[in-house]
Amino acid sequence: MRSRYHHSSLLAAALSHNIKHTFIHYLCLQSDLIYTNSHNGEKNSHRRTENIPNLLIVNWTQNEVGSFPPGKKITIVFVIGGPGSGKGTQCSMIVKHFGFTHLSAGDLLREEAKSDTEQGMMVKNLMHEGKLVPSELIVKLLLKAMLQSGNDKFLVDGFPRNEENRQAYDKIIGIEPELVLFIDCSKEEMERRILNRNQGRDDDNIDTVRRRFEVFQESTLPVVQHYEKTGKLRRVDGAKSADAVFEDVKAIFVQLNTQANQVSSVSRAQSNPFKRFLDLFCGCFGTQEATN
Ligand SMILES: Nc1ncnc2c1ncn2[C@@H]1O[C@H](COP(=O)(O)OP(=O)(O)OP(=O)(O)O)[C@@H](O)[C@H]1O
Ligand SMILES: Nc1ccn([C@@H]2O[C@H](COP(=O)(O)O)[C@@H](O)[C@H]2O)c(=O)n1
Repeated sequence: MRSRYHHSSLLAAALSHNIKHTFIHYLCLQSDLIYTNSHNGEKNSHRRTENIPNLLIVNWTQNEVGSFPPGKKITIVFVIGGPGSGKGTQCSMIVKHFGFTHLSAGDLLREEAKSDTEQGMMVKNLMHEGKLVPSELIVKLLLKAMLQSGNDKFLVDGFPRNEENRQAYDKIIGIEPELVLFIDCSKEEMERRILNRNQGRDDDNIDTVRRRFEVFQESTLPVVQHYEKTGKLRRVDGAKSADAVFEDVKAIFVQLNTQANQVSSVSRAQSNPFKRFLDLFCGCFGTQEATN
């Protein structure tokens, strides 16, 4: 059993390491399992007791997961919505038409839950209870999957689920999403869909579904409001048929592609030295628009 002293010594060790490449996070625990993930890959976990504070230190080095090459343009779209709103269904359709890699936070965690480790067990228990898994773990799984895919366009399905997810993502990956697709659907319709899904998911039972709805209401809707304020949110009506929802989704992605093409043609033009010289030359004679 680790003590408070163990946590302080972990913190001290992390601080004496290269601070630039070390992430130290204090997380509120949502289960009674506490785990630490040390920079040398050692994983420890232990049950929470009165001796151990309600905090968790997760300590990773960037080397453990890797990072994107500097200057590489990465496109990220978050896809959020209540349980059963159709996120996975729409993501599969987006992938076929727009060449994104689909990363489902839930699927990555289901894989993690299969591993015969204490971390795997912790993830399995939290998912069974319909609770959220500590954010740093999910962000690390997402980053790993992104790097392994070799793609530069990602649909991140089921993320961010709460403010803590969002902040951990900002700290660790830090690439602003291009937009956030929100699939809006009534609770009654979502419940109907989940209970008819029949994919053998451990959390597709009425008790867990109710808990997942509560989490959505309490933790995910504030994230939706956040992105609404920043102008990134694109809301679609998820109650329609899957094909009809995709018509609305398609329009959003066509617009995203158009914007991306415009940006890349401007940056190509800006990196052309002859064009820059002409712009400067014309600018001197008050005909700045001449080369556009
Ligand atoms: N627009 C739709 N109309 C009717 N059924 C749908 C629609 N979209 C998805 N479904 C069905 O509803 C169920 C849930 O869909 P899906 O798995 O895509 O939801 P999700 O939002 O990814 O769920 P979760 O968050 O629980 O993983 C599936 O059985 C799917 O086939
Ligand atoms: N950001 C996330 C995403 C998911 N979870 C856990 O996984 C469960 C299933 O997620 P789906 O997206 O497949 O519905 C969810 O109920 C959570 O337990 C998470 O913790 N954080």
